[in-house]
Amino acid sequence: MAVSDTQMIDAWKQVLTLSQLKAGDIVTLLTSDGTHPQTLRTALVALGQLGARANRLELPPVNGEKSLSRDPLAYLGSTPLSGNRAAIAALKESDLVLDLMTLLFSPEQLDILKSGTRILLAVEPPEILARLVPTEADRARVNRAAARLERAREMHVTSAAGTDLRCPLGDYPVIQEYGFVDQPGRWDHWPSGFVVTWANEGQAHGTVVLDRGDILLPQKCYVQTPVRLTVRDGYVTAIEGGLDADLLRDYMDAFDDPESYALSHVGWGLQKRARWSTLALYDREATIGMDARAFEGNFLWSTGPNNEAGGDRTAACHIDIPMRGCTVFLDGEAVVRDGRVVEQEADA
Ligand SMILES: O=c1ccc(O)c[nH]1
Repeated sequence: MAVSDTQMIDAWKQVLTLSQLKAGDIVTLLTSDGTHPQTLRTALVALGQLGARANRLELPPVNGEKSLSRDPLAYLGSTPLSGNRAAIAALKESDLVLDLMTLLFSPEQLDILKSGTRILLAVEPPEILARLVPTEADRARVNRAAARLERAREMHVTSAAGTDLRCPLGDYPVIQEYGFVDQPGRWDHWPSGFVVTWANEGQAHGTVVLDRGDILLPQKCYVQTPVRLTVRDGYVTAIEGGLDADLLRDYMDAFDDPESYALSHVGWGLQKRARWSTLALYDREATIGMDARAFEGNFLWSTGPNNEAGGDRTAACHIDIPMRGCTVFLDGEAVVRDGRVVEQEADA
């Protein structure tokens, strides 16, 4: 059910305060056709009450005629900012950008962040935003996991269904997603609660077997029958199985881009308040599936772009694949065992 404007204004004030918003800060709200009116309306009230100076930049949607889905994460790389000097200048001059339309994985976003601007993505429906309002404890937990991942030189993932994937690490940074932007130049996504990094280019290898209940995004489906993906030299070279495999292959083949099959980010979920089962309760187009990406103990891996991590691959096709019941080893030490996070000392 819906949340009240009062609840959403309080949620925005918590996120903006955690994001170190100060009175007088210049904040630009990036909006487009898909922006949720209650999210926008309550953000403006919260910003006003916190003494910020709020601008609104409305941009037309793009890629609708190319994408096979209306999900804003289904077709990446080019955004309404591409080549839009005036819009980019406004965002670079802002202290904080509230992205209510989805810039994720866009080259322009990285350029804007380099100017010190903070960008917070928030496109889930208000009731999900309100349920998963970030906390300082979320940040601390993600931060501890990130420190562990930064030290790792290999991620090895296994599962009872047959997954056995090795990802040499170290060439790419670790990205922490805890739901607010408390540092200059930081991007984050509200809601979230997970860590990701990228395998060293061309080095990931092994097999991933999706089992019943594992999730495909943007398909927003729970896999019903096993899907076996072979990974060689950092690319998915085979997708075998039944109908789920055929549907995934058909979707990816439509982009006609070999870079679609590259491995993208790998990591795991840490958000106790996100649920694996939520996706079953939403219409496909009503959510982008952040509960699925963030639920505690998932192994979240993906295919396609690496420009978020400083790479030059802006593949339009991006598949996020949160899996249950995996064990994630970092240099031989389990950080997730059979789908449950191995508590680090301060997590208890
Ligand atoms: O927040 C996000 C959302 C999608 C994604 O692929 C990564 N992080």
